[in-house]
Amino acid sequence: MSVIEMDGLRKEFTVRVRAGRLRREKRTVTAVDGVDLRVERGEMLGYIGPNGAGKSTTLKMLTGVLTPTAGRAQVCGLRPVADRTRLALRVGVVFGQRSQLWWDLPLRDSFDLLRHIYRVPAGEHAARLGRCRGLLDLDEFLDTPVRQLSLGQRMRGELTAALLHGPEVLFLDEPTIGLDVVSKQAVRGFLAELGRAGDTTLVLTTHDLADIERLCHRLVVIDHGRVVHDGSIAELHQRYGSRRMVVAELDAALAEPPVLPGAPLHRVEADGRRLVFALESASVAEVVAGLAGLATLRDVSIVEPDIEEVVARLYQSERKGPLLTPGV
Ligand SMILES: Nc1ncnc2c1ncn2[C@@H]1O[C@H](COP(=O)(O)OP(=O)(O)OP(=O)(O)O)[C@@H](O)[C@H]1O
Repeated sequence: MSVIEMDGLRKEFTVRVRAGRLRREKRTVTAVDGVDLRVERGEMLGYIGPNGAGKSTTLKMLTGVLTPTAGRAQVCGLRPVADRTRLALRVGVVFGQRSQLWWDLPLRDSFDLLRHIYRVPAGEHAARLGRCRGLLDLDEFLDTPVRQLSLGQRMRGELTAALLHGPEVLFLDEPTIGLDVVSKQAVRGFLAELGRAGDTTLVLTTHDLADIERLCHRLVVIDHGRVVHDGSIAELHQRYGSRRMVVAELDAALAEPPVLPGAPLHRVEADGRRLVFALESASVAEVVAGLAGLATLRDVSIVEPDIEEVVARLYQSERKGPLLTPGV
């Protein structure tokens, strides 16, 4: 049994839209359109898609907040809506836009209340809180009321709150939204550490693809409520023909653009003194050897394919017409 199972999961909303000056009519919005997925214990899954793709709706169905219109969801062997109370003891949830902390209480007291709500033995609570305090640098603001915390401090508090009962699955909806670079790094570092420990399954939605690159081995992309990619980031690059680039800095520009087998010239910059080659079948060593015979090389660097670019291409191609990954 997988930790998370979704079979034909579907959610429709009925909305009223204006149809003339006074008239309103009902319309059905399909937010999630038949998602089939399995997530295994300890996996770190990035669940991404453009605005309105259905990410939050999926997470809400998995946490029992929304009832599916059709299909089946199972988390830790439980039905999210029917077994919601039991499920709450087994999963943690961080929704970047919403808080599970008590606004007027110091963070420390919120944690204590959660300990009682989840009936966590004092020793376990102290151990988990101690770990979060160390990894997330909480001590400076543990006694500050939540309403006085900065967004980054509150988010570190939210993460701790979601983990104090030792959940098997952690759902994170935009956990780094609005955070400065230092707080983002703190949150990512913490989640990476959690992932390394291997006993918590992580499902993360984000628009910040650096989160995905840093944390997730598996990437599921949805659009219009349907899965359009399920695989590793490397597979995504492969599918979209992303290539590594070799950037060569030359002493002086060449009279003719160089032709290197297996590495087409992609761009010429700095008045011809910087050449960017796309690596196709050639190796870096072959490109360097080929160039060394033609020019004096000052420097060579390798640029990895950009995930932002490849995901933008994927979203664009979906807008032009769904393109499903074979086997998805
Ligand atoms: N309560 C609701 N009532 C009506 N429509 C809804 C409701 N919640 C979501 N939707 C619609 O369902 C679709 C999917 O929304 P959802 O919030 O799941 O997208 P998302 O992928 O999380 O988007 P974003 O990246 O913008 O947060 C959208 O068209 C949205 O307008």
